Amino acid sequence: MEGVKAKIAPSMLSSDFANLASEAERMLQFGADWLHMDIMDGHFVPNLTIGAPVIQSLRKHTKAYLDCHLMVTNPLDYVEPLAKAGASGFTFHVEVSQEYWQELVQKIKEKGMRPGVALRPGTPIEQVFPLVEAEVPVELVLVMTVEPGFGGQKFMPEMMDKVRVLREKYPSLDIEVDGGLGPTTIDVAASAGANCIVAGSSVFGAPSPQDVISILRKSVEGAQCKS
Ligand SMILES: O=C(CO)[C@H](O)[C@H](O)COP(=O)(O)O
Ligand SMILES: [Fe+2]
Repeated sequence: MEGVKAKIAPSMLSSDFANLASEAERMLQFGADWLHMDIMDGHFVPNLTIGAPVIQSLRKHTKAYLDCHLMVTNPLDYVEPLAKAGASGFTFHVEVSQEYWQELVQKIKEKGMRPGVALRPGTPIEQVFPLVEAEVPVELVLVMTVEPGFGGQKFMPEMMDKVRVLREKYPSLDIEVDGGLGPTTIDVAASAGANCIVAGSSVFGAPSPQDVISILRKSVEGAQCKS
């Protein structure tokens, strides 16, 4: 069965932030489909990274799809600034948006971005079903495979049950996995049904990042051929 297109998204959290534009260009040359941008507020997670001003600066240097992962307590406040900055995807966490996700998804779409929802390892998968089935739905579900906050952590294979459930229920949904993905962990994620693969330390830390990107893509495409 042909699945949804594989998208390999290097996490720029592992790049040299002082040379973000050239790091982004390097990843695109190496075959990246998306650039994954981790926005952390030091509150939802114990780390502080980048915000709209950095996305705006990077946008001046690239036309690439900027896949923004918002690890923030108040995602509504970020819609307008990120849209103006040139973000492409806007993925917020379900844990903070239970009361207002309909309004949030609507605003993200009105501003021309693609809405996605992410969940922490401890959050049950059932919590995202209403967002995928809504009249104005999210178009991507990001299954965290580490506790959000930092790159370079160990992949949690037990999260693959969530991916399997999602793929079974929603054959054409973009399902993204994030945290600890690389050549040694990709096969389990790909065969569970993930098609959007975020990888930070395994790509940036490799002697040949293009080989890692290619291994990730081949694994996703191979798993889709088998299913
Ligand atoms: O959202 C994230 C952390 O919260 C990052 O996207 C993720 O950790 C990627 O880094 P690595 O591939 O090194 O695990
Ligand atoms: Fe991320």
